Amino acid sequence: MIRTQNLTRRFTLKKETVEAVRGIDVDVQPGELVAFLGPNGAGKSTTLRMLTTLLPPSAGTAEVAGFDVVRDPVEVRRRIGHIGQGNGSLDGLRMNEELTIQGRFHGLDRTTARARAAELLDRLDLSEQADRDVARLSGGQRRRLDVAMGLIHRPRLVFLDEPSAGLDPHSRANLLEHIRRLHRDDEVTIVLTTHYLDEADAVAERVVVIDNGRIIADGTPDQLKSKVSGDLVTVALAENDDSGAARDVASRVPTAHDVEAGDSRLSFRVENGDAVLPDVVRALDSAGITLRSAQVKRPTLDDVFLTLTGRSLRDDD
Ligand SMILES: Nc1ncnc2c1ncn2[C@@H]1O[C@H](COP(=O)(O)OP(=O)(O)OP(=O)(O)O)[C@@H](O)[C@H]1O
Repeated sequence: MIRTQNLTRRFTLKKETVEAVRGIDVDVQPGELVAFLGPNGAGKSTTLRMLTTLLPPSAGTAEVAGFDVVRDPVEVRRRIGHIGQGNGSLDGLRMNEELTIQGRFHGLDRTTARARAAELLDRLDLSEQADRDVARLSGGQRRRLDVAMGLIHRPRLVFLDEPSAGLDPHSRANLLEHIRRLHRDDEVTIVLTTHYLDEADAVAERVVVIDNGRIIADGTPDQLKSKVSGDLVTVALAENDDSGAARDVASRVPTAHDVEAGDSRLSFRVENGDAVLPDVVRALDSAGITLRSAQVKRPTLDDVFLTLTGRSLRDDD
């Protein structure tokens, strides 16, 4: 569905050149739901704007829905939906009118456009507000209308730039559920950008982590978490004197790293902590070490980002 090679974009402002996107190679297969995750300024929107033909690349190539974004932008646009960071609806129109106009814009006849508008309003739980002026919608409703606008021509590939930015938690959850359903029921390929870690984790099957214009990790949320940082195993010891012996036990666990012991506490990171924990508890027991408690904490995508960059994505919010 998408294939880029060395996709690059530079901006020159007052003789200063910003390398917004520095050679991105990414393949997206039909039916995937991919999140581009990264801090503000990482280059996510610039990448999306190139993939949606809104911005020409400075170097490299991108094929989207079977066509080259530079050579055949019209063919690309015909096949994709693009929901930008605020698509700006026309105030003074009702929702169904706005959607019907969008359908006509895409070449549907009036009857088909009206029917498609009604279908989308229903799909996005907006039917009750169909006659409401766009200016009177809540943030979440407006964002869902943006999504409906991007879907009017039944694209097989949809790009969403920061879909839930600025929404309250309830509206965010609701919008994400619609995106998930769209992907699951209609088998639409979806690429979205986000700087919300939990959003990428909750909605995406695949997360492409972008920092400083480059891809620094790519995989399912679980793959990223287990490969990059591992689960955090923490054991509280009854006796502080056992710290040294406990450290020795942990050091012998395959794939264990970042072992720390002291203050009656042992901690280490390891792949698949749940599977390892019983063996660790037994080994500590055999070494005569008494435990107070033991727990395994799955890493978050923020741990992944921190491990990769030394910075927290949360600082960004
Ligand atoms: N039109 C432009 N002119 C000059 N610099 C730009 C332009 N658009 C983006 N940039 C710069 O390119 C870099 C990447 O910006 P981009 O908007 O792609 O990041 P992002 O990851 O999408 O961040 P955000 O979440 O804030 O949108 C930033 O340093 C930004 O200032």
